[in-house]
Amino acid sequence: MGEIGDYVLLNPAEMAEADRLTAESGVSYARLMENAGTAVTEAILERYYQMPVLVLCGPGNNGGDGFVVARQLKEKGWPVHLVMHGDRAKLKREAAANADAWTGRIEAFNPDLVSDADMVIDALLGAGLDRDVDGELKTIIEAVNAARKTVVAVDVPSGVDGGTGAVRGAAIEATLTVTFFRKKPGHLLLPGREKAGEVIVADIGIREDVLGPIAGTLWENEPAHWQLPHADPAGHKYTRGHCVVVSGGPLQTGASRLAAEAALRSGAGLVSLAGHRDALMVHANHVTSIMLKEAPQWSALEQVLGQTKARSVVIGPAAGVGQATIENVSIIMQSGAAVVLDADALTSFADAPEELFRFIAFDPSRPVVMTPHTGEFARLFGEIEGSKVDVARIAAARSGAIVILKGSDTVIAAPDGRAFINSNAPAILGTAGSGDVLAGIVGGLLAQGMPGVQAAAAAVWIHGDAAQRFGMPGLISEDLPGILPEVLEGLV
Ligand SMILES: NC(=O)C1=CN([C@@H]2O[C@H](COP(=O)(O)OP(=O)(O)OC[C@H]3O[C@@H](n4cnc5c(N)ncnc54)[C@H](OP(=O)(O)O)[C@@H]3O)[C@@H](O)[C@H]2O)[C@@H](O)CC1
Ligand SMILES: Nc1ncnc2c1ncn2[C@@H]1O[C@H](COP(=O)(O)OP(=O)(O)O)[C@@H](O)[C@H]1O
Ligand SMILES: [K+]
Repeated sequence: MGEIGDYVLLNPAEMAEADRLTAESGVSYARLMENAGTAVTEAILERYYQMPVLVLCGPGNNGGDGFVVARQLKEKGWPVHLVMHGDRAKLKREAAANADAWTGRIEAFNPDLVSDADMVIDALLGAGLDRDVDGELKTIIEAVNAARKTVVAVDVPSGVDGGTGAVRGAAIEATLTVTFFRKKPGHLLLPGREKAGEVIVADIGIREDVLGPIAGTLWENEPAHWQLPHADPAGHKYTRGHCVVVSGGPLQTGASRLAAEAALRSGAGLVSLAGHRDALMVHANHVTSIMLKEAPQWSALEQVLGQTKARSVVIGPAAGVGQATIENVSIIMQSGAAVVLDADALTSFADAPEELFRFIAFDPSRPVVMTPHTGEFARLFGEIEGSKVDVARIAAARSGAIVILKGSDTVIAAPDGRAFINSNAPAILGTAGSGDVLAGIVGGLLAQGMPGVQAAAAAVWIHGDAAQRFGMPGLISEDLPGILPEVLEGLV
């Protein structure tokens, strides 16, 4: 397990600052560029035998890195063709110096050069991308993608915005991307993640201590960020905490049961399902260690929360959209328990999101975690401009809740601006009820007193790891709770 700083994600402005601070400390840009090119060359030599290669260089420092790679591969005896997009005479400083050091020809683009190569090095655009690609550049990118060669991208696949993961007009589809110092958000956010292929982070001599002044607040979600609660030998089920999950009606019990099972497997000392008697009769046919508490309406739920001393409550999975859920949420929010708001608990406030945000603000000392998928998110927050990270951060600040914005690139954002991008979830998680399991894991961790942001980030990672451990098609949500012990065992 690495240090937290290992997983910070730097946007282009922060990366430029890292370069600048390193240069101030005496490491020249020329040295950084040489190291960057060398890192790409080494990654290629470690993975591939010699083959005909086409290096595509752009008009900036990304192109400069490309000239370094071309020179080094040629020195190793590789057959290298090099195309430059842009005006050679306009190259600046280190990029110009490396173009001067290139002893081969600089050729004009022609699709045959792509067909004749077995590998393409994409050094067209990196952190300097500031507009959509079009014209000849777009033609080159499309020709490379159509040819389906091995493609090694320098820093980011050209056309992918390193800060947001957006594709600006067109983007290279890489087999391997070698980036420098730290990953960028665009390597993890869709669609950038899909374009990048395997991502390697290379040390190019940028000083670790630059991270202090940069003070990044976005990380890849990794176990280094959180500490799971451990079972205290002197503790008992009550000290481990009680999680109450609100049930749906008799024909909608499955979702809350999945959440309850996941909460118990995540280490909550006790878990209760609360709801109408009819619904509890259905649950009774399925559950054993999970308790059943009658709570036909908000006043009974209030009593259940008091009697159980609930430390966390999960509401939303198939809870029903409407007034009854709004009233239940209102009572839960006043109980002092940590809260997970999922699915119907979010949709119930589609017409009055400010009312929900007022409930959240009622007691800022207890964590509230929201787990919307993109549809639920839009119902509550409308259309927000920006990357998935921007959008989740804005929603967290607006609502006062920790927001888990789900998807294969789930973002966890806190009201204070801290955010994490999760990268371990396999596509098989897209199965009915898997979000209910996630909500239950968050509830189970909160019941044990884990701080809200940590519980949210940990739950998302644990959920992804459980699916990875299942590791084959055919995963159904019922499988997930049973895999949690193995996941948790791997984390202690
Ligand atoms: N800094 C360092 O110390 C180190 C940096 N390193 C490397 O430098 C890279 C960043 O270099 P960079 O800043 O020169 O930007 P880069 O991505 O090459 O773009 C160049 C120019 O392209 C243009 N342009 C933009 N968008 C466009 C579009 N859509 N279509 C067409 N043109 C477009 C725009 O110029 P314009 O046309 O606006 O004049 C822009 O300025 C970084 O990714 C890493 O690989 C490493 O060597 C390690 C040390
Ligand atoms: N393609 C995917 N790759 C990885 N994770 C996914 C993918 N699709 C969905 N998921 C995850 O599966 C869960 C689905 O949750 P949700 O949409 O609420 O489903 P449900 O309501 O059926 O429980 C979320 O945690 C989401 O991040
Ligand atoms: K590139």
